[in-house]
Amino acid sequence: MGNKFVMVGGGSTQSPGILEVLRQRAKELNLTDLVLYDNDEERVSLLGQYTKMYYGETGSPVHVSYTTDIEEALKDANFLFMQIRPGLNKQRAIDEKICLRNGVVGQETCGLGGFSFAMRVIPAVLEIVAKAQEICPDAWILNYTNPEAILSEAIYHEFPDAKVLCICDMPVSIEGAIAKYFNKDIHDLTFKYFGLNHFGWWSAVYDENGQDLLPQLREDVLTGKIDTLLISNEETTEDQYWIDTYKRMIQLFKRFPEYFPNCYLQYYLTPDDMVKEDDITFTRGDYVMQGREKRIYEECRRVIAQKSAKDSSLHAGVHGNYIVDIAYAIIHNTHERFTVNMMNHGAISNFDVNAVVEIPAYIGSHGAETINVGEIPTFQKGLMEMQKAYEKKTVEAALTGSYQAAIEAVMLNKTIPNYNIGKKVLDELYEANKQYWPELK
Ligand SMILES: NC(=O)c1ccc[n+]([C@@H]2O[C@H](COP(=O)([O-])OP(=O)(O)OC[C@H]3O[C@@H](n4cnc5c(N)ncnc54)[C@H](O)[C@@H]3O)[C@@H](O)[C@H]2O)c1
Ligand SMILES: O=P(O)(O)OC[C@H]1O[C@H](O[C@H]2[C@H](O)[C@@H](O)[C@@H](O)O[C@@H]2CO)[C@H](O)[C@@H](O)[C@@H]1O
Ligand SMILES: [Mn+2]
Repeated sequence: MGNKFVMVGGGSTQSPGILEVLRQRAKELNLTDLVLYDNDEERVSLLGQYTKMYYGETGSPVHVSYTTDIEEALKDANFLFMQIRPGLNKQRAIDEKICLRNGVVGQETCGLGGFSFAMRVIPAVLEIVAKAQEICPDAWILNYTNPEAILSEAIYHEFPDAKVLCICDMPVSIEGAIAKYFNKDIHDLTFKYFGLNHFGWWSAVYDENGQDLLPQLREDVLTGKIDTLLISNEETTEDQYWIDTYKRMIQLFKRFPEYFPNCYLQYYLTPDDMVKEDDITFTRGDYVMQGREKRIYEECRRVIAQKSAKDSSLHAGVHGNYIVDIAYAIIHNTHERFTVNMMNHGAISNFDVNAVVEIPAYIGSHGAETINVGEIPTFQKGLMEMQKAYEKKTVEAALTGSYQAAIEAVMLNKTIPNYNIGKKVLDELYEANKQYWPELK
């Protein structure tokens, strides 16, 4: 009996990379059934028809189907790859503009853009996880859905016994760039990382001889030898947002050279610069709608119209490989090392034991076992404590509908300067998201 994988959010524009990796590695995953499930009929039908043709014409033995019926999708499932975006990029761009209009960070997962996204996503994802516990409780749910930091708090606290792993491809993308800089194979390096999702640091990078490479990277940055890292994630090498992001990441490291920063810290440590450099008339959400979203669905329509995918190809990148690597580790009990969002439970010895943190873990058939981090320094601890309080308050607001919890979350977000601005942005976001957020009172 082979494995049934379900892409939850199968109509998503990030699906193609994952679909290509699943096609290439089907045998080692014992993958026999692939279902694309989505609540958007048009999107899942476009990606579903494309995938059936593409897999069929490349000789894949995997049985592909697509549906908007979650019960049908989840029946006998072994793995769920979950990547949904309630409100789509359209709502993402609305959030971005509301925040920027008020002079604060508007970003997909950071600042109040992330807060608004969380308020949309938490009810939707908890509903899917609850369904999965009913229909396929033994299936592993590998979750890419953002904002991971807040969503993982909600999932792990509402479903403490569910087989769920919340993951992000940013750490491994940056680690690929660091490996490239030192001309090393990423698998020969050991990365000591800790933080929250999109809010973390590397404290060391050991090579195969146990030598820490971080001092050399620090010296090369502080002496001005380098002002960026070359992006190893092929999907983004031409993307000006990522080119600028990698440059700012090195600038952050120069300013705070103790530990190497996750790029998303740019939104929390330099929010004024990020707002100044953003373009309210053409935000990241607009860019994605004009770019990836348009490109993917146009290609699906083209292939469906010509009734053949023979001249179409998909790219197996970091995003697709990371989640499949984790599924492989579970299936084959490899105990390989990944960075995952997990309950701290003492791994960071001077941080809340009941907080979800993003740290390295060994993954095998039983799931993830976190690797000890030990004590973290005051600077990172202080930043993380305020951010974690924001995350927990956001979950409380989503689960209880408490306006008070929502405004307290807003005030705990480092990108918000004062109550007047925080309340104004919260109320404008609430007005714009009435059909998605839980009712607040
Ligand atoms: N963790 C990571 O590092 C990482 C990396 C990339 C993307 N993501 C996240 O993955 C998600 C998908 O990203 P994308 O750019 O492919 O999104 P997208 O907007 O292209 O597609 C999202 C899909 O989700 C579907 N959807 C929305 N609500 C749903 C629901 N309740 N049930 C089922 N399907 C639903 C939509 O119809 C759409 O097809 C987002 O949350 C994004 O932030 C995370
Ligand atoms: O702005 P987007 O929608 O293009 O990407 C937002 C995501 O960016 C990070 O992930 C990857 C992304 O999945 C991949 O396709 C490529 O763009 O590189 C990014 C960095 O590796 C981030 O980790 C996600 O959380 C964001 O949703
Ligand atoms: Mn991420």
